[in-house]
Amino acid sequence: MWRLARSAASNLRRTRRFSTSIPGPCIVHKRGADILHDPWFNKDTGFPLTERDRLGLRGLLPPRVISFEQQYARFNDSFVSLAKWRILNRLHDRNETLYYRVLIDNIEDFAPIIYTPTVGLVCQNYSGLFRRPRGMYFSAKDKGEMMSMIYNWPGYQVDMIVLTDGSRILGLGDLGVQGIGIPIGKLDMYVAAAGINPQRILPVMLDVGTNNQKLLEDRLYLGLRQPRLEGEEYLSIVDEFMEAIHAHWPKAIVQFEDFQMKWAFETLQRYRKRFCMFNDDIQGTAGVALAGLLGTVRAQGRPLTDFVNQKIVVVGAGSAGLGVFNMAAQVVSRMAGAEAHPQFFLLDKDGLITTERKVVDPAAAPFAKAPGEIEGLGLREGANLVEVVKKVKPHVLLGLSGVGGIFNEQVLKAMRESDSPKPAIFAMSNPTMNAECTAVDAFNHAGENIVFASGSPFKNIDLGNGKVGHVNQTNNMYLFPGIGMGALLSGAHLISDGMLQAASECLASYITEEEIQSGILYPPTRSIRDITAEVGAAVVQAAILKNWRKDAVMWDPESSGGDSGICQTRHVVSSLQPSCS
Ligand SMILES: NC(=O)c1ccc[n+]([C@@H]2O[C@H](COP(=O)([O-])OP(=O)(O)OC[C@H]3O[C@@H](n4cnc5c(N)ncnc54)[C@H](O)[C@@H]3O)[C@@H](O)[C@H]2O)c1
Ligand SMILES: O=C(O)C[C@H](O)C(=O)O
Ligand SMILES: [Mg+2]
Repeated sequence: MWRLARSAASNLRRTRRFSTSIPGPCIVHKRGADILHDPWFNKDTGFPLTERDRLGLRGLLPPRVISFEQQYARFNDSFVSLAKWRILNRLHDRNETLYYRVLIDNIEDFAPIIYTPTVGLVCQNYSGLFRRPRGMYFSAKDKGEMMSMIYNWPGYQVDMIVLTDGSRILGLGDLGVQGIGIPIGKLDMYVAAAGINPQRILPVMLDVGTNNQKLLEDRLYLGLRQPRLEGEEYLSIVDEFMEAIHAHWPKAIVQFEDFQMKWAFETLQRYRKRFCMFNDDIQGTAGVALAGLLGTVRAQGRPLTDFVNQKIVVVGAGSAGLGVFNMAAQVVSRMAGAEAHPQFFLLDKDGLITTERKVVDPAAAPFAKAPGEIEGLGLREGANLVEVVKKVKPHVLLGLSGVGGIFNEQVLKAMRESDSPKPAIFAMSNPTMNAECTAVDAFNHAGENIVFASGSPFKNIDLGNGKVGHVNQTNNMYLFPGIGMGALLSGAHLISDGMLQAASECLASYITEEEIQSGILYPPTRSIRDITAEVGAAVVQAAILKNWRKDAVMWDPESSGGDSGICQTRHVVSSLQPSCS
């Protein structure tokens, strides 16, 4: 007893020395490396630049200052979460029924383990963590063999496939074959959220090499040791895979996931009119973000039609950022006509994109600002983020850049001058370390009246006086399971814009007025089965109502038992989820 009390007192003393919020004299006689080696005083990368100068630490630490919250998140990610992932993965290997029961019952706690953010860490360490294979691997060396390889899969029927080539895994870059963790995590969400039969899912890795030099030199790396295939060579591999899969399982739905931008757009265009497929990073993300953007208009107490006047700055002109602007632009032109000029500002690594730029990606070109549109604001080609925020005073600042901390103190403070009384900050990049800002920083610097959403989960913030800064998770997990399930149940041959739009609108209207007023834009993760059933029903409805009459090719009445009507489709969706209620 006495020993316990003594150790508790010693811990308390340590915590006090560590905490900056407890007053009292604390004279540190040490300097430089001695401080870094002293756990009582060391703050690691958390030392601000002024303290680094004062304590002789300059040059002894990497240059970036990482906040205490970020250090905490990193510890959780790398140690606690990975240990939990190992335990869950062993259960998955041993007893799948128990695994999914545990996952469904604890989705709020376990989604961050099997999905973002921990899945990112798993992918980074995949070759070392590898024990048993899961899913299928098709490599550049398998050209000409894929049709026969499919017969090696033990499952009789496959409904849902998530496919990656590992070229842009979350915000972590090219992880080659190690990216297989993402299709596995996404399909776990299909089972948990949409009730898809786990024996009918197939995670797939298309290994066409990697341009990640570190992996190519890693003796444990399990993928092809060659640079990525490019051009026609690359496309011929994806073509062969898509044809083989659909020859064998014609009704399987393919979700493209975490492809680098050029191939994300190219493959979407190439296949969306031939196969029942979608790109989650372009289309799923766009729908989720749009739901949040519409929620923001409601949170500002304005009618939805005011969406056309929202000034939106998107940072990151990749597959996700462009997907968001494309879908948002469609909504603006539906509301205000094709002549409407959305007030959208797009930045990439070279700053504000304008028509003055020498090379603009064709997908970004429609959102490049003409000089006449920005001169009045005092902006020019390549203007940096702080300048843009200060001058535009946006209603919404949305990050899909993959760059952690890019919404720094200056940028967030500039959001205090937003033209909206309730500005929105969406830090959508994953995993946690790549989020454009933390929730704490957003509420601290941009003010308590913001609405905040992040791609990876953060905890709600205690603002004092009983007030809570609500943290939303804005992640495509709220849509892709419903899109896939709706496409599957409707028997649709293709996934149309109408179906995706219906999914997004369904998510937007799921949140009540009261919730919106307290800064809630998205449902909690624990409601994921309920929202997925709703989204699935909306997708089925759109597939039947919009495509059945307009385009007979889009709809196969035989596969779904005829024109059964909306009431029945809702029944079908809920009956697919026996343990939903
Ligand atoms: N929350 C979600 O549901 C969700 C969905 C999709 C993607 N994401 C995240 O979004 C991020 C980007 O994904 P993507 O597919 O668009 O990637 P991408 O590689 O296609 O695009 C990244 C874009 O960010 C830009 N960029 C890079 N550095 C920048 C900087 N310093 N300043 C401004 N822009 C910069 C690049 O120029 C590029 O336009 C990833 O971290 C991914 O995890 C989140
Ligand atoms: O995987 C996620 O958590 C969301 C998204 O698809 C991403 O690529 O970041
Ligand atoms: Mg993704």
